[in-house]
Amino acid sequence: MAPTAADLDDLCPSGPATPVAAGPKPVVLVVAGALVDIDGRVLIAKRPEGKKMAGLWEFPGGKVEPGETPEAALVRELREELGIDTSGSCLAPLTFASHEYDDFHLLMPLYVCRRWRGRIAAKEHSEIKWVRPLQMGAYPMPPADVPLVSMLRDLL
Ligand SMILES: Nc1nc2c([nH]c(=O)n2[C@H]2C[C@H](O)[C@@H](COP(=O)(O)OP(=O)(O)OP(=O)(O)O)O2)c(=O)[nH]1
Repeated sequence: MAPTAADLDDLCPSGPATPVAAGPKPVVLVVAGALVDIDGRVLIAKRPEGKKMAGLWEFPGGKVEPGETPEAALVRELREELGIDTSGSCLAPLTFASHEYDDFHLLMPLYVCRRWRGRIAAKEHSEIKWVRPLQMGAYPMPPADVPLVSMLRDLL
């Protein structure tokens, strides 16, 4: 059944809750990759002790450096974090997160990657896991990632 106007008001309220201007917070561009295996499972990685949001599960990726394209940044991050090689042409844009944290506004495109070379190893995370999108709810993730998981379920 199509949502009613009242449903939409609940989902997407008008009013001051959603800032239009970024305000004093910097917008930080972070790229993330959903690696998908032949069984349709997605790789998630646990943030290590000592980092913000330690213990939460995330998609591999990281900040885009000045002068880098998002795709080049993700190819670099996948090499550094997982020890695999891929190329920009193997990265398909899927969706993005736009999320207000206390000290910055995160803008995070999420790419799907189904082809890479090399053996995956956790080089910077404390653990990695292959999980089906339907089971991802069992793994606590940063708040920015929560809507991405629903989109992965719908789109993969
Ligand atoms: N890679 C990745 N980062 C995420 C996800 N969700 C999410 O909120 N983030 C946040 C966590 C970090 O604040 C930022 C990623 O930057 P980073 O990988 O350089 O993180 P970091 O904590 O090591 O960086 P730093 O601020 O300590 O330099 O984006 C996600 O799914 N994957």
